[in-house]
Amino acid sequence: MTEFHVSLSGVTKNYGKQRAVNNMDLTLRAGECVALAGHNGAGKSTLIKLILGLIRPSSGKVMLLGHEASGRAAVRMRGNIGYLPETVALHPSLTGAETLAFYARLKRQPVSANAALLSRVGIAQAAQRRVGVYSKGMRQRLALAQALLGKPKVLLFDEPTTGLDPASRLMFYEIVRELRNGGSTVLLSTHALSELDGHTDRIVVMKNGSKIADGSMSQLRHTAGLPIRIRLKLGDGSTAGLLPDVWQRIDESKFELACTESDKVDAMRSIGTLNVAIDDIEIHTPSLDDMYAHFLRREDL
Ligand SMILES: Nc1ncnc2c1ncn2[C@@H]1O[C@H](COP(=O)(O)OP(=O)(O)OP(=O)(O)O)[C@@H](O)[C@H]1O
Repeated sequence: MTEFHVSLSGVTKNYGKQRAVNNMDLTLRAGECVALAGHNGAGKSTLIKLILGLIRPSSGKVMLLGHEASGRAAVRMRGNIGYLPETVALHPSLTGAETLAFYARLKRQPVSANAALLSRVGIAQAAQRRVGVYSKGMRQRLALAQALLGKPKVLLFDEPTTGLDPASRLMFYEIVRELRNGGSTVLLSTHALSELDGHTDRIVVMKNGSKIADGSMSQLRHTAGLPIRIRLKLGDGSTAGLLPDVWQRIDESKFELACTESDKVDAMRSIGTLNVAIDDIEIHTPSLDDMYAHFLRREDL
């Protein structure tokens, strides 16, 4: 049986006349990492707050670990939830260690595990320094540590990599992989689509509160149907006249063939039969940003 840690059915959330989430269906399984993508104001943070039970849906149902998210029973589940908000307010006069101890007590977790957690997020050496002197990235790492307290089953990260340098982002996705392998569910909202590749199982794209795409990277690639472009650079002496018409000229020596994912292997094989000298071959597959732009454009139409 599939175990859903989170499920939303027909969920709508209105703030007065503003519809922030519109008739949303979504399920998140144990051990799954799902990215939530969308423009500013698409409804990502509202969706996360609905799952946390911080706000109630105007209609529809949000279930968290088997209980209605905004109901009384879910309150007892809170120890199983890790949340990293979009903006983190940490007290500047507390040290990193004191801050984490404060959150551990709030979450009724033993503080004995805190040193290992601070070291896991790479700020053990700064643990006795005041948070007021931390860099933005260090504060973000500390906030991540509080979200990881108590090995939560469900982790909700609102734009977790904002302010992190490339090495810190890698550390973050390494932690996400460990969490998934341990059976936790991770939902993370982001604008930085290009960094998601290979780190998430599914990507959900939101626009104006509605879900407009939901699938694995390869499913989205298939649905989007964006072409793969193969580029050849011909060697000296080879003339374009020897290339079939399907090859479009880019410049003097470069030519491009557009094909679908399923035609890719045949297209590559056909290159071996061409009667030209080839200096270089490049394959451009659509990036996540390309697909994201495609889904948003498609909705506009
Ligand atoms: N407390 C609130 N009261 C009124 N409107 C709100 C409230 N919170 C969010 N909204 C509105 O709901 C819509 C969705 O906002 P939300 O913060 O969920 O978007 P988001 O996708 O997280 O955006 P961003 O990427 O900028 O963080 C926006 O139009 C926003 O103005």
